[in-house]
Order: sequence, then C-alpha cells, then structure tokens
Amino acid sequence: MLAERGIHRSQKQCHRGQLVGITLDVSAALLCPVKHSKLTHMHTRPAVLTSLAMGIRLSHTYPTPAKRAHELLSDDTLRPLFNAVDPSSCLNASAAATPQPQLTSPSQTNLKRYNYNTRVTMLIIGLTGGIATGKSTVSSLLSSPPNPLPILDADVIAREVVLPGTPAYRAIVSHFSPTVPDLLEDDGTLNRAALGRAVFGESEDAKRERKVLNGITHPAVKRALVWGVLKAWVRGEWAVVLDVPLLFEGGLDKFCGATVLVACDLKIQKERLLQRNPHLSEEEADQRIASQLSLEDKRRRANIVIENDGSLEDLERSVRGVVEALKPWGLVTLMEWLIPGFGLWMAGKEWLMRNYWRGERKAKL
Ligand SMILES: CC(C)(COP(=O)(O)OP(=O)(O)OC[C@H]1O[C@@H](n2cnc3c(N)ncnc32)[C@H](O)[C@@H]1O)[C@@H](O)C(=O)NCCC(=O)NCCS
Ligand SMILES: Nc1ncnc2c1ncn2[C@@H]1O[C@H](COP(=O)(O)OP(=O)(O)OP(=O)(O)O)[C@@H](O)[C@H]1O
Repeated sequence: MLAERGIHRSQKQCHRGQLVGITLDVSAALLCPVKHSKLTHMHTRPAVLTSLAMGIRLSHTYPTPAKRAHELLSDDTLRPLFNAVDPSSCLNASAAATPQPQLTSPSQTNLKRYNYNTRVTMLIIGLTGGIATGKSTVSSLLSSPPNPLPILDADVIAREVVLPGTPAYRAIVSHFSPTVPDLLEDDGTLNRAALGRAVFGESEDAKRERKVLNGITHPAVKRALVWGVLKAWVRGEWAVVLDVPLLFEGGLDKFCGATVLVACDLKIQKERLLQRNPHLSEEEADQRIASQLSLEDKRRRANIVIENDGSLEDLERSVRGVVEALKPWGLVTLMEWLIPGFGLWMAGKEWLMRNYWRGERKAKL
C-alpha cells in the first residue's frame, strides 16, 4: 500500500542539513573508542579507523521508519496516516497524480518524507508549530514516561536570556524604552504584554521592531540551544527535542534530523490562544498568528505533521506513533559500525541525495 502511494520515493527528499550530525558522529568516533571496542575487535577497529581516516561519518540511514510503523501497526491503522500525505511531496509522478483520499479523522499524524536520518550519536528533532497549536502539550507528552526525551524549550530559554542584568535585557531596554513607556514592571523585569503589543502585527513598525527584538534575543537563544544539545549528547541520549516556535523562520531546521510540526485549524488555534491568554483581544490574537510563517508553509517544510484538531487523547496517540517511527533501528546501526564499506556507502549516498534534495527544495519554495 505504501509503495503504491509513492511513500518509498519521498525519502530522497529529506536528506537535509546535518552538519551537527556529521560533527557529532566524527567526534563520537574520535572520542568514544571505548564504546566501539565493546563490539568485536576485529570488525570495529577497521570501522573506526576508516571513519577517522576518511573524515566521513558513518551515517545512519533508516529508510524505513514507515516500514517499521507498518510492521507495528496494521494496514487499517496506518491508512489514515498515509492518506494525509501531500501528493506534491512525492517524487513519484504517478503516485502524485493519484487522487488522494480525504482525511478521515480530525486528529492524525501525517508521516511524510519520513527518512529522518537518525544517527549513531543522537537525533535532533525540531518541534515547531504556530502559536497555541499545541507544541508545549506535545513536548510534555514527549518528555513523559515510558520513553522520556529531553526537551529544549526556546520559549523558556527566551525568557531566561532577557532576565534583568543580562546583555539582552540591557539591549531591549535601551532600544524599546523610548517608544514603549510601560516597558518595565515594578520589579524591573520586562513587561512582556507591552513588549508584545509593540512587536506583534503586520504593520511596518511592528515588523521592524520584531526584527530588532529577534536580533537581540535569537543569538542568545541559539547559543543556549547548542549548549543544551551538547549536554544531551554527552549524557548519551538517543534524541533531543528542540521545541522552537520559529524553527523554520530562524533556519534552525537545517540542524535537525527530523522536523515535527504541530498544526491545527486556524479557528481552533485562535480559540486556544484566547482561552490560554484571556488578556489578549481578538485583534491581538490575529496579530500574533500573523507574525509567524503560515501553517501552510510550515506544513510543506516539515517531515512530520501532527494535526492537533481533536482531543488530547487523539494527540497522545499521534505522539506515540511519531516516537515509534523515529526510534533508531538497532540492526542498521550495528551494520554500519561493523562493516565500514556499508557505512561509507551510506554516507556517500546520503551526501549525494542531500544535495539533490536541497536543490529540489529551493526550486519549490
Ligand atoms: C514578545 C514577547 C516579549 C511576548 O512575550 P509573551 O510572554 O506574551 O509570549 P511568549 O514569550 O510566551 O511567546 C508565546 C508565543 O508567541 C510566539 N512568538 C514569540 N516571539 C515571537 C516572535 N518574535 N515572532 C513570532 N512569534 C513569536 C511563539 O509562538 C511563542 O510560543 C516574547 O515573545 C519575546 O521576547 N519574543 C522574542 C523572542 C522569541 O522569538 N521567542 C520565541 C522563541 S525563539
Ligand atoms: N488536543 C487538544 N485539545 C484541547 N486543548 C488543547 C489540545 N492541544 C492543546 N490544547 C490547549 O491549547 C492551548 C495551547 O497549547 P500549547 O500551550 O501546548 O501550545 P503552544 O503551541 O506550545 O503555544 P505557544 O506557541 O504559545 O508556546 C493550551 O491551553 C493547551 O492545553
């Protein structure tokens, strides 16, 4: 069923910017000879030496999260998931031309371009979505047992880097205090509602001020994310989740092995936003939504789309499916470490495909 729908071809599209992965993998080979020597000496030594000498990572291409999901779930369970694949994302022209059945349930996981190259050391999962679509809810599910993943939440970090005394705080006060009179609370912290009113919206002024605020906060947020990723890698996590609302806008998706979008209908998004932030007027809610790349654009860019229009139970089910699909395959991992030629072949293939795919992407956007 999956092959008919061209799902198998779409893997060529998702070999994307993985400099972090490459660096981590080469570093792993350099730093972890002990770990590798736990495997058969005769085989692992040439594997490690080859990867070091060539300076090429032994990539982890898992062409088959979908196949894995297929094995775990029945065809009936999977059908609604794969029905949701955007035909334009398939390379297979005949599959793209096939009429696509409509979504059959309100909350589904859209697994597309599913070959999110997991790697020896750690998979970086970029979690994003529009404002109030449910990223934090998904994050908390991902960080819960039985398979808790470490989460780096950009919103939380963005709050920390603007605490009084930080360079970002000083820069914000210096730039915004002349135009935002109520910029500071009594205790000296930023009045976030007032700052929000100054930067959200589609007017030229708001756009300019948002650019300034992003220019101040984003470098600090990115630095904190890099540290967080390194710490997770040192701890030996198999994956780390970057919960970043502006993942695509800020170009951070280039460093992710997989990108997961939490999306929902615009009307539901606005309702959830107003319910969660009752101090916002309808107009302010619209302005916040309009300050981000549209969900349609994000849908086109993401590897996985979680449609969060249904209940929390639906969402929980979708998240479980995503984790299963992303989990590494032990056998391929072992093969790549044991057989250097196989690992190198995978790395070369990936390099070619990544470049090919990036060309495609530029042409499409
Ligand atoms: C403007 C600020 C003060 C408003 O604070 P407030 O407490 O009302 O909102 P909060 O920070 O909780 O953000 C809520 C949501 O708004 C959206 N959002 C926040 N900043 C931005 C932005 N610069 N552009 C577009 N959307 C944004 C995100 O979806 C975020 O999840 C604050 O959002 C901020 O400092 N933004 C700049 C830093 C940033 O870009 N943060 C996002 C993660 S990198
Ligand atoms: N499936 C769902 N059913 C009902 N309510 C939901 C569902 N998913 C999320 N919500 C609610 O919607 C609101 C927004 O969700 P959440 O805070 O997770 O969004 P977010 O994308 O992280 O928002 P932000 O971009 O502002 O950080 C919350 O009040 C949450 O409880």
